[in-house]
Amino acid sequence: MIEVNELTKRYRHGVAVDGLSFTVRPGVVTGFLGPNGAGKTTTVRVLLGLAAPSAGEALVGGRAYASLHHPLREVGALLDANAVHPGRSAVDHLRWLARTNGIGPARTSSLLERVGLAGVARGRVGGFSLGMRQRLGIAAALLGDPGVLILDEPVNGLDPQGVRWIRELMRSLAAEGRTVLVSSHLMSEVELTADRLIVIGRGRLLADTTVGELVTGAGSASLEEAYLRLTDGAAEHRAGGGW
Ligand SMILES: Nc1ncnc2c1ncn2[C@@H]1O[C@H](COP(=O)(O)OP(=O)(O)OP(=O)(O)O)[C@@H](O)[C@H]1O
Repeated sequence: MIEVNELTKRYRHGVAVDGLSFTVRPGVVTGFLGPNGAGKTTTVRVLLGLAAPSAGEALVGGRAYASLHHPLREVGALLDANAVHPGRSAVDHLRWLARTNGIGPARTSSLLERVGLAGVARGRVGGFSLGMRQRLGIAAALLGDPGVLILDEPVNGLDPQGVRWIRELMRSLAAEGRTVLVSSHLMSEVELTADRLIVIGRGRLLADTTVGELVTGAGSASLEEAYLRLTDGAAEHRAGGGW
């Protein structure tokens, strides 16, 4: 479970997250949506202990990240698929992560198999496509067999086969009873993958609902239309008029 309680994060030039509260429950895929600059990354960074809250809290399994004894076993995250040393092989990267987090090496092989990288396990990550790096990032997120997964734009750079693969993976991870929070700007993909949605704008909660309720409640034909209505006014850059 993820709990964000009255979270505020201020930067020098303004408020990125503004009194935000929501809960993400296990067993379903929850989409985390909002226009550019809404505060999604900031919220995730606080959840992962990469930024400190100005007020409020963001908890994983009831605890702040900094107080987790074995963070990788509690929460796995895919943030930036390029944040891997390019000279390392996929298997070395995972083994290094496992070693530094007290996880046995045996799990790396089964994970490389699960994400479809077994055949290139010894290849240097520098030669990987973005899609292959995304898969490696997902393997790293799963390394500690965590109950909570946070995936930021996981379908970025994936081809249609990869997109379908990640969709099914997320659903199976949720079906295993995990908490799965996934951010995306691709409404058509979110509509296919997520059960619930947290939508934020300008650092505040705009909706905490199911995909079905958001679409039908807004009388819209699609999630994209419902989302655009909901976030109208909260977007950072809006098209200027005059045409
Ligand atoms: N380290 C930082 N220092 C100063 N301001 C920041 C910092 N990180 C984020 N911000 C600001 O906080 C606001 C929220 O940014 P954030 O990256 O959390 O939004 P986002 O919803 O993830 O956007 P996107 O969809 O574009 O990734 C933005 O106005 C951004 O400029």
